[in-house]
Amino acid sequence: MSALLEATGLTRRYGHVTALDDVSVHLAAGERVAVVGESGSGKSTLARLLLALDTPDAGTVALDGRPVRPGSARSTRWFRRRVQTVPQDPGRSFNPRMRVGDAVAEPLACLRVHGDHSARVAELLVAVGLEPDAARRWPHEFSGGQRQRLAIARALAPRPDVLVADEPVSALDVVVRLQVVELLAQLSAAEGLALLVVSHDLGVVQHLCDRVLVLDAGRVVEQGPVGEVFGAPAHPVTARLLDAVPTLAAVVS
Ligand SMILES: Nc1ncnc2c1ncn2[C@@H]1O[C@H](COP(=O)(O)OP(=O)(O)OP(=O)(O)O)[C@@H](O)[C@H]1O
Repeated sequence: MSALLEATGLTRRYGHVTALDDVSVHLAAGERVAVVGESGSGKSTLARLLLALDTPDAGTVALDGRPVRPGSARSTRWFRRRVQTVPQDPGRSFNPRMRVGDAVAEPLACLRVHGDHSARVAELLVAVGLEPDAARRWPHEFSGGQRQRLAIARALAPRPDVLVADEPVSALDVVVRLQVVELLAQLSAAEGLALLVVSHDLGVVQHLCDRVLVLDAGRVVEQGPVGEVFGAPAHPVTARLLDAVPTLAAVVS
């Protein structure tokens, strides 16, 4: 499969700490990849670099072979139209003084996407399981799970090819978490959207992703299809992560 989003040899240091050390990742159209690892292994650093929100000390991130560097809104517009993100905390990701419809339409205006923005917002609200008239309401009128649906609608507004999300469901309770994971899976399948998801919840990974990449101390120590890696972990870190989730079967069943 040819790569849509491809990172090659990413290294990121913070002072004497090497957060990421020569990491390469590729994501094909429609593919769903998880990044897992213990706390401090470099997952969020990798997500930020893949979103061109941070500059690597070495390595490149490219979309369809075109390299991207963090920079002005104008210089990265082409990239942001196609690579979007969903925030970790839906509670904080909306301006309380902006109606939901305007918030969902915000990327369309910022990224100068042409067309009828109100119609697109109504379509998106329905796609994420909300009523079209939600557009007139305020963020505080929605539950955490509904706000995460709104955040997904906002991310999908410019019709991206890739969603990179760092712990997109960790702020939600278990039942709502599974509903939002289901929504992401369904949208990814329907729109051919590629997903790269950082998650400490291996149940979420198993439910949502095709392939998993295990990070340890900034390096990829294991990767492969989720079933194979979780079924027969080859690296002690993977085994430790799995051991820490005794209720995995219960979470995903
Ligand atoms: N802005 C920063 N300044 C200094 N050190 C940082 C910074 N961001 C990350 N680090 C360090 O880089 C390493 C990787 O951090 P990162 O947040 O990517 O890990 P993570 O796997 O996402 O962790 P967690 O699961 O706890 O969120 C850690 O040692 C962290 O302390």
